[in-house]
Amino acid sequence: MDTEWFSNWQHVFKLDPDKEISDEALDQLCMSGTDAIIIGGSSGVTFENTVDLLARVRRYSVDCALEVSTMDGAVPGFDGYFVPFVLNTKEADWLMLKQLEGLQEYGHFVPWEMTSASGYIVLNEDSTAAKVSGANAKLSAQEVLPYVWMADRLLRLPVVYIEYSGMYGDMSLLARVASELQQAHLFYGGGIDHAEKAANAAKHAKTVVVGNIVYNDLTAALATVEAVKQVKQSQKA
Ligand SMILES: CC(C)=CCC/C(C)=C/CC/C(C)=C/CC/C(C)=C/CC/C(C)=C/CC/C(C)=C/CC/C(C)=C/COP(=O)(O)OP(=O)(O)O
Ligand SMILES: O=P(O)(O)OC[C@@H](O)CO
Ligand SMILES: [Mg+2]
Repeated sequence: MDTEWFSNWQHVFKLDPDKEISDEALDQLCMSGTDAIIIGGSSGVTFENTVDLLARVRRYSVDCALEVSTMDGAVPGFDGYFVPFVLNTKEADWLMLKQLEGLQEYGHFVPWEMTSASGYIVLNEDSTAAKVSGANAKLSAQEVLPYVWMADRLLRLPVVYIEYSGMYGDMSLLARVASELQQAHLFYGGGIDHAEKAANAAKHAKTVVVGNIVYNDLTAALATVEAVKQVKQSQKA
């Protein structure tokens, strides 16, 4: 049963503290009807740029969560926290050790009831996330499934995140992953730069994450909100 603090999120914008965004653009994103803003990035994330972006998003009532990806970027005051675990890496650092170091430092301050592990399966080998974490992103659908079973059924992680950061993913693979999940909440992110791509991802993922397009084409980014909402509405009917 999916009853986590983020369970009803259908669409989110992911904003990178290392990238500039104007007040006008931020206003449109926060007022767009999206369910949440996730603040996160895989490089250049610091305490200062994270606090700064949080303070700006806090002018609005939209939920704001932090995806913790650096020790420096662990900032209090968010509505919730995601801690990523890269499942398809052989590097123990990104699988578990960085997170352990984080807990050694901040464990006593973590608001556990609104902090969740996300099991990342990184599938774009050219993405910063893949390079940083040494992910083995060249996986066929058949090769992805054991990671999904491990995350969902053995480890019972609350989130499985199919991550194609920077590239639109294989929707048939996403559909297969969705059909295999028994309890985890499925996030999809990567390469959504058009409403139609968002709608197709929303057919399978519980939550669709829209990232980089926010910085390149704000109008296209904003159009993804309604596209996702329409698919979710039609799935209810
Ligand atoms: C003090 C307080 C209240 C703390 C609460 C916060 C909290 C829960 C702290 C716990 C401590 C802790 C566990 C810290 C974790 C520290 C850590 C370093 C974890 C490792 C995370 C990880 C596996 C990172 C690898 C890269 C990755 C998967 C990042 C996820 C985000 C992502 C994919 C962003 C997209 O990247 P982007 O930069 O946009 O990429 P492009 O350039 O391609 O666009
Ligand atoms: O930036 P994009 O490609 O939209 O990806 C979104 C998100 O999944 C990144 O972690
Ligand atoms: Mg990005």
